[in-house]
Amino acid sequence: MTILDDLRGGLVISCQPLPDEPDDPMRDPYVQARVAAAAVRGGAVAIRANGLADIAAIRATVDVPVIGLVKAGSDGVFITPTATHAVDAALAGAHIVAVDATDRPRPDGRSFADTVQAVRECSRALVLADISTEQEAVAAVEAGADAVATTLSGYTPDSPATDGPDLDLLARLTKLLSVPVIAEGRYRDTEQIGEAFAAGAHAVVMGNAVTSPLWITRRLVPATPRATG
Ligand SMILES: CC(=O)N[C@H](C=O)[C@@H](O)[C@H](O)[C@H](O)COP(=O)(O)O
Repeated sequence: MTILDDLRGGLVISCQPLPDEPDDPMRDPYVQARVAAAAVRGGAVAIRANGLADIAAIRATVDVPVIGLVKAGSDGVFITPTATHAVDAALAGAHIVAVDATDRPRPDGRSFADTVQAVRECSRALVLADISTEQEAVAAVEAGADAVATTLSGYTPDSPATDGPDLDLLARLTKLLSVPVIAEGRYRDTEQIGEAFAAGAHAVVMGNAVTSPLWITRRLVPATPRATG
C-alpha cells in the first residue's frame, strides 16, 4: 500500500492561481487552502498545489494527500525543474512531488533519475512524473517514478496541442505501464472524467475549471452582449 492507493478511482483538484497572472487575486496560501478544503468537502481525494507556501498551508488544512510542485520559469522545464525544487516541495509537506519528466534539458543539468533520488534521500515522498509523450513516460518509470501524469501533453513541441485532454496518450499509457497513470490537463466536465476512467486512469486531476474564478469568468464573458457589442 502506498499513498497512491488513496487516489484510486477519485478526483484530484488542482488548487493553483494562474501562472501567467501575477495579480491573480487567488494568489494567497490562505485562499488556496480554503479552496482546497472546499474541494475536499466536495469529495476530492487529493489536492495538487504549486509553491512551498501553498503546499504547507494546504497540508495543514486538509487531511487528504497533497501533490506538491514548484513552478519556476516559463520556458522549457518549469514544473519542479531542479532537484532542489523537488526536495523543497517534499520538505514543505508534499506527500507526492510532481516533477517535469519530459526529455528537455533541466536547468540544473541533472537527470530526472537524479531528481527522484534526491527526493528519496530527504523524505518518504513519492514522485509523480509529469510527461507529454509515451517515450517520456516509459523513461520516467525506468528512472524510478512512482506514477505518471499526462500533465504536459499539449505544452511541449512533441505533443498535440488539443483543446481537450489527451485521452489517446492516457489510453496508451495505461496499457503500457506498470505504475498508476493519472489523467491531467484540460479536463473540464463529467463526460471527460468518465472517458478517462474508461481509458484506465488511476485518478483524474481537474484544475482551472474548478478552482480559478478568473479563468472560468474569462471563458464565460465572451458569450455576453457587453463583450461582443
Ligand atoms: C501545463 C501546466 O503548467 N500544468 C499545471 C500543472 O500543475 C497547472 O497549471 C495545470 O493547469 C493544472 O494542474 C491542471 O489544470 P487544468 O485542469 O486546467 O488543465
